Amino acid sequence: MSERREAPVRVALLGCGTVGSEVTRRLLDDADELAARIGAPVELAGIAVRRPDKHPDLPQHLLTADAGELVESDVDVVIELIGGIDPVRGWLLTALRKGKSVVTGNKALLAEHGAELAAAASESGADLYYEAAVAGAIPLLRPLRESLAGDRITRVMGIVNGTTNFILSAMDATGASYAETLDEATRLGYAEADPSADVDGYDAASKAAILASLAFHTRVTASDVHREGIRGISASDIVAAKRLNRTVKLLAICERVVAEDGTESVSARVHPVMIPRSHQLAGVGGAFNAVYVEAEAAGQLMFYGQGAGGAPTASAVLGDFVAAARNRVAGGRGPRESAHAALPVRPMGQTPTRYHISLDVADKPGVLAQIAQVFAVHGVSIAAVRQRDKHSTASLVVVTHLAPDAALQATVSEISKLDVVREVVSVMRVEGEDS
Ligand SMILES: NC(=O)c1ccc[n+]([C@@H]2O[C@H](COP(=O)([O-])OP(=O)(O)OC[C@H]3O[C@@H](n4cnc5c(N)ncnc54)[C@H](O)[C@@H]3O)[C@@H](O)[C@H]2O)c1
Ligand SMILES: N[C@@H](CCO)C(=O)O
Ligand code: NA
Repeated sequence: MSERREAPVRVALLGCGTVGSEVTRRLLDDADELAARIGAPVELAGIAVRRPDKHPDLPQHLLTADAGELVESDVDVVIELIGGIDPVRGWLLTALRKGKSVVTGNKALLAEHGAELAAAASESGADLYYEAAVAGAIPLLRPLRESLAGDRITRVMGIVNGTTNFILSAMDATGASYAETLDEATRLGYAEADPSADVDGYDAASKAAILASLAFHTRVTASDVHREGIRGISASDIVAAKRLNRTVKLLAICERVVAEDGTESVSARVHPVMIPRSHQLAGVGGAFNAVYVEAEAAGQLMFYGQGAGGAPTASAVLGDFVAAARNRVAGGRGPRESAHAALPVRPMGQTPTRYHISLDVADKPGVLAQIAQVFAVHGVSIAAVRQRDKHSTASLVVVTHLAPDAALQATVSEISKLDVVREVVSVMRVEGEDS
């Protein structure tokens, strides 16, 4: 009796940079082990690179400068590790429409065109997997899409950008300024020459859009996400946080918000936050990522690990590849994502937040009453006030209860114009209860 031989799963790789080169190495070196897990041989059919002559270390017969042609060739799975929206979007749509499964780490593309790509995958019966796009190696999207598919997720909150976490952790540890710390992060290779995607929060906002879409079964795009980066974080913000036994993190926060009349909406935002030093996310240092998920039945879950880097990110890509290849061998496709809830996205101004406000004020009678009056006028309830005397001024710290973000912004703006306020030292949103 002859042994049954499966047809090989043919894979095309687009891009061979930091992540792509690790994926190539694993596809070539671990082909037998991957084949055993998949149940069919794996054949790397081609690698699209910008300049084939710049890759003397790779098997030359596999290289091509024409990614479009490789996508159209006889392959089952396309792994895309080039990044950016165009021309990648067109190639991946072509692949999916022709029934080829796609594995990608491209958060920018998914956050803008996820719906279009998912629809193309659905129509042709192909898989679209992108575990590497959010929190690198950390298994997070598959748990949201599959393990928690029977639960109701209420909140996803986390550190999803390693570069900014490295900078904020270093500012907290050394007391140095943002500019000095960014220079150090660039010198050590953590921050890119143009750090905008990371420090201005674009990378985290794309990831927040992907997380909110999966968690709440609703299409959320990067432009729906309120975004503030870390350029404005000063050494005095860090000092103000330390005085409250807190630290500053750039968080992506995605919430299901239920209004008083029971209507539901989704809030997705990325901004710096003061969190208690006892919070699980406060202990996440350096370039690590961590995401905290709350679901009605499961309760609190925490996902932690390496959010970037060639080998860790390749782990997520290879995991997706094995899943897509197994589906090919079994003759089906994996679970698809759903956007059935179609919840509206709540504007930031209407999102309930809490603020920490640190002021230097004149030290004379009636000042506190004058400031408290501004909070009252805007319907913002104060949770705690702490005063410390300096020479002719007093340092005043106010922490609020939850209020619509727009009311808090208006309060801060009005307070900063009061004659008795000498300086607004630090204003930041807070999350988490003090223990
Ligand atoms: N590096 C990480 O840690 C990390 C983590 C998570 C996700 N990602 C995502 O993975 C993707 C790849 O990231 P990377 O860090 O490997 O980037 P990279 O810049 O190191 O590699 C991209 C490669 O694509 C090549 N390329 C550009 N245009 C091309 C074209 N037309 N045809 C063929 N090749 C082309 C570039 O020359 C480069 O070698 C991005 O979407 C990124 O957001 C990266
Ligand atoms: N620039 C990203 C890489 C991973 O997406 C970061 O700093 O986390
Ligand atoms: Na991941």
